[in-house]
Amino acid sequence: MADFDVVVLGSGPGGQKAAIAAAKLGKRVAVIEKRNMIGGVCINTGTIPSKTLREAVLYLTGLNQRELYGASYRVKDEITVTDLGMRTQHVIGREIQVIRAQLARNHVTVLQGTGRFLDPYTIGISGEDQDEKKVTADKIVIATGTSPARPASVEFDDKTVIDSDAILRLDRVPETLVVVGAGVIGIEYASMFAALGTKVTVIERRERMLEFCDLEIVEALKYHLRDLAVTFRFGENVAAVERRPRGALTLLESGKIIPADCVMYSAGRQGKTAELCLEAAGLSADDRGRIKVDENFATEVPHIYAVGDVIGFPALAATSMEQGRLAAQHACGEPSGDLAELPPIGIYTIPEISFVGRSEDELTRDKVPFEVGISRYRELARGQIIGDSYGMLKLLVSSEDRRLLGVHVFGTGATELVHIGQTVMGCGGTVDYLVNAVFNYPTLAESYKVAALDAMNKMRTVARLTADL
Ligand SMILES: Cc1cc2nc3c(=O)[nH]c(=O)nc-3n(C[C@H](O)[C@H](O)[C@H](O)COP(=O)(O)OP(=O)(O)OC[C@H]3O[C@@H](n4cnc5c(N)ncnc54)[C@H](O)[C@@H]3O)c2cc1C
Ligand SMILES: NC(=O)c1ccc[n+]([C@@H]2O[C@H](COP(=O)([O-])OP(=O)(O)OC[C@H]3O[C@@H](n4cnc5c(N)ncnc54)[C@H](O)[C@@H]3O)[C@@H](O)[C@H]2O)c1
Repeated sequence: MADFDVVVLGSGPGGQKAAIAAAKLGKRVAVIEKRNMIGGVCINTGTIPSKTLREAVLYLTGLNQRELYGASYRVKDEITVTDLGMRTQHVIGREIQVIRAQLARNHVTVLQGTGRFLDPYTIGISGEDQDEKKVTADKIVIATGTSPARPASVEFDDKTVIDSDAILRLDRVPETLVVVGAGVIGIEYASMFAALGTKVTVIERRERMLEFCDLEIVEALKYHLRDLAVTFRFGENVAAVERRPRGALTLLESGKIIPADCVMYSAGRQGKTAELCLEAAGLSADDRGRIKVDENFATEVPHIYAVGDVIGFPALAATSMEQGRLAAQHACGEPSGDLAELPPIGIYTIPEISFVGRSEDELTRDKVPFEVGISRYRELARGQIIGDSYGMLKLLVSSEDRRLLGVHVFGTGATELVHIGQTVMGCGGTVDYLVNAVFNYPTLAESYKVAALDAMNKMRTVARLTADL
């Protein structure tokens, strides 16, 4: 008999939920995780520290209150990394306790160390001061995540030239910062440091950023970030980064030279598969370290599953958890269902962005007729109360059957608000539901009703003119 029914490699969101789902089905489960990494990238270096840092920045800078109390309003004048780090460390500590307690009460064994395949059913576990231990399992779930991709030509020193892990360990808030790569990580950190008063330059080789987002909303974000002194260099490639005693020079292929206290690379991530000895299990990874899976998250070796960032897109904590749960259900012979069709996207920039469903560009490309309904926070009583004059919610409504096709939100509470739209869409709801619903007043949720009325009025105008002879 194997030592465990299910062994999970990695304790990030994917691994945790896989382990707990299997334990709930009465299986003997173990999670293998490195020392000091319980909770994975999500808790230790990714989602949770960055989102907590964002809250600390918003609170200490008083940025969200300036509309009401004036441009000079601040909670603290000289914000230090200690001020920022305190909140982050507190939340990380608490979250780790929560995860440990959840695993313990579900009788999941945590094995400390780095795992690698010795054969398709055996994992070797080695730690800093221990000989390699062996455990066997009937089913194995790989949830080893990713780490920041570091171009070989760039010398990282974790102080002047850094990645998104090291940005959490800076010893001071830089006055100037170059961010290489305008993906979600790059733009989130760019907006946080800009809010702190750092002069940020973002370098992106594509012609635009966040291509999967609604263009109008990305334009609004860019406007806001420029207002916070962010400079964008689109269509530019980094040729070299040179470290100097008092900072770094970023040399672009176009010949520009950008001086800064610090350069942060956020130009993609690499699957953590190099140390797994996948070949011993009959598996392989692609050049970005990603493992191929089927619709049940099973790899080419049927008793081995892979979930989370290590399988690539969409590489979100939210989806990783769900993949973990579904993989474990399938591995344990329990009906597992499919991953939900309407995953939301939340981007925690300042201001934040969130959406569900399709964008105007996608609908136009696919020749799907739609009407747009918009609500602006400045016309909502709650918007005035909180001092958010720029926020907006946009509904995309099918002109044919009046169903919601997409919801795009920009501004305070966007990542929460989007779930109202997601629920209406998931239940096949039409704009009429929102037109007729009564919302609490004064709320930001009321923006759904205002936007729905706007879309309905526009559709009515089309209908009226169409009826005219
Ligand atoms: C800066 C940043 C911000 C982010 N913000 C968000 C956000 O706001 N919302 C969101 O949904 N997502 C966000 N993400 C993405 C999110 O963090 C990931 O999608 C999520 O953490 C992936 O979960 P995972 O289960 O794949 O594993 P990870 O969280 O990547 O954890 C994998 C774990 O496996 C362990 N491991 C690796 N190899 C081995 C081995 N050989 N043996 C044992 N253990 C091993 C690692 O130590 C690690 O702890 C962010 C990511 C970053 C970097
Ligand atoms: N709020 C969230 O949900 C959230 C937050 C952060 C991260 N994440 C996840 O983390 C993953 C990784 O994010 P990321 O931002 O590191 O990667 P990414 O791959 O999304 O973005 C990298 C960007 O860097 C650019 N780039 C690459 N090399 C470059 C170069 N040499 N010069 C200039 N630009 C260059 C690319 O064109 C791309 O736009 C994402 O897939 C995302 O899902 C999610």
